[in-house]
Amino acid sequence: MKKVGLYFGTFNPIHIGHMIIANHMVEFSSLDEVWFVVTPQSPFKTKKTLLADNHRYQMVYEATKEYSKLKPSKIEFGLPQPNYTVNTLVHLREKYGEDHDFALIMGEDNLKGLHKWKNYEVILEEYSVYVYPRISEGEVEHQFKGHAKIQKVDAPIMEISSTFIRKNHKVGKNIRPLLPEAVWKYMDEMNFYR
Ligand SMILES: Nc1ncnc2c1ncn2[C@@H]1O[C@H](COP(=O)(O)OP(=O)(O)OP(=O)(O)O)[C@@H](O)[C@H]1O
Ligand SMILES: O=C(O)c1ccc[n+]([C@@H]2O[C@H](COP(=O)([O-])O)[C@@H](O)[C@H]2O)c1
Repeated sequence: MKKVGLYFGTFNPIHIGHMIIANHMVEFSSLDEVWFVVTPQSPFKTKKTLLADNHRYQMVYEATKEYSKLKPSKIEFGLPQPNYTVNTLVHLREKYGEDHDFALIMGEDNLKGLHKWKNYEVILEEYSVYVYPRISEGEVEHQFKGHAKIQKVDAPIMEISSTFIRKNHKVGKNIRPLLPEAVWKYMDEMNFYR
């Protein structure tokens, strides 16, 4: 049975913060692989500056192609939008359930909003959640503190966001070190976020 951590995100674009977290999870937890699940439409995000699904997927592919334990996934392409994680998990289990044991990876910021997710109780009944630290406002709800299915992982804190990258690239700042080199090249060639 392969243990796979699912790292859901819009990845608009994927950056070294995502890479460092995913690599840390795969090297320092019981996970065998991490899949970056590229979400077409996150339930709580507006579509304003969102690049086409395939371009965001291509950047995740570029970032992970030399990492054997990190994989891009387009499983949510073609599923109804907005993309509710609980629905995707059902789909993944139908497709790979025989030989894959899935878990979720999320930042502490997402854990603080987990009680607003569709059927979050169902998710927690059936899946382990690996949480890494991230500086953010608000509190983790009491019901999630010490929860048997929620495991904290001491990954490094990375204060980088896709929003910061898009915004500063647009005004001509050099954000190249914040992206995997292949992602930078693709983004530059394609003139994204100009
Ligand atoms: N620097 C970071 N450190 C830890 N977690 C991060 C970091 N950046 C993003 N994440 C987490 O990665 C997942 C996917 O991230 P997402 O694609 O939404 O990136 P983002 O950088 O937060 O994007 P945006 O700035 O566009 O909102 C989310 O769970 C988010 O909390
Ligand atoms: O299922 C839900 O209700 C739900 C609500 C908010 C977010 N999510 C998932 O969490 C991922 C990260 O969310 P975001 O908005 O921080 O990019 C996103 O890609 C979604 O798949 C899922």
